[in-house]
Amino acid sequence: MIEMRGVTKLFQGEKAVDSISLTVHKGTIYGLLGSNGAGKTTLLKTLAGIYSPETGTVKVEGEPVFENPGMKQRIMFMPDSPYFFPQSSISQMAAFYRSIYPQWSQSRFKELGAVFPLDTKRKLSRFSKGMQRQASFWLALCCMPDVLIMDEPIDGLDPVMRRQIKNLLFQEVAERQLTVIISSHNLREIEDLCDHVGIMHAGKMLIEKDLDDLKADTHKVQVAFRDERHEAAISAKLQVLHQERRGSVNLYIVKGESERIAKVFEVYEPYVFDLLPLTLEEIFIYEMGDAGYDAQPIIL
Ligand SMILES: Nc1ncnc2c1ncn2[C@@H]1O[C@H](COP(=O)(O)OP(=O)(O)OP(=O)(O)O)[C@@H](O)[C@H]1O
Repeated sequence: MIEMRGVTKLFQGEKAVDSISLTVHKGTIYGLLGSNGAGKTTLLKTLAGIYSPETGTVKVEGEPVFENPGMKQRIMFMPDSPYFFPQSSISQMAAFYRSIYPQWSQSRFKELGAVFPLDTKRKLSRFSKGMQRQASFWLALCCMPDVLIMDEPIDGLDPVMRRQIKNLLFQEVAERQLTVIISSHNLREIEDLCDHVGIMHAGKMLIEKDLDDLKADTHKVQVAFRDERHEAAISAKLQVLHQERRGSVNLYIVKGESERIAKVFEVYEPYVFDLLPLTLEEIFIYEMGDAGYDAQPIIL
């Protein structure tokens, strides 16, 4: 289990991460979402023990991660741009990781050679961006970490390789209880992959929830009232994240349980009433809007 408690990380006096607490259970996949500059990379680097926070603690299975070499050997951090030694090949990087990570598996390295069609002797600097990304997954998985922290890892991978990597991650989680923390702007990927999600904005965690609960907690309602005066009454009774009118139909994005929402609307006997689930992308956009970060209707 990973436990972050009250973590604040400053850069030149500015809070990149502001009083964040989170828990990631062993053998689960946690998705970290957020606006640009929200603090996701800073949070991940603090979780990985690369940064020391100004306040708060980060512990994995009860042990601190910062300046703890024994714990670092069980954690793998994949940065948003893969890093390899200059002039090195996959074989050379594998030899390096083998010397650092005691759990390195040579048999896994051979097996995964069938998944990643990459020349292990060729210089990594000559690989394409997607091929470099594949190489870093290959190396990371062979280190057999207990915790895998990945900063926007899906970028640059083709759809077949994305599927392949998702399957490998699911397998590692199911078979050896790997714990994964992944940040991404690709909400479709997060929706497929994660058990739990956190949404960050301006250094704060806006929401942190089980993905199924999050989806069960926010709904889209399309409604047409017999009397337009009923529109205003809804906002007073429910937590409305967004409202817009499309002809005679009103669209509401509402937080709360579906049964409670339905009851509030039913009182007004609307002649159109549809209650629909939201995609993660819709939840993200409306939550961000609620936090004051909307897309502006500007056409230049
Ligand atoms: N090394 C650093 N020195 C100074 N400021 C930094 C440093 N790293 C990050 N910051 C600042 O901290 C804030 C959070 O940055 P961070 O990279 O964690 O955001 P992010 O959520 O990963 O963003 P993105 O989605 O754009 O990659 C930003 O304001 C950024 O300018």
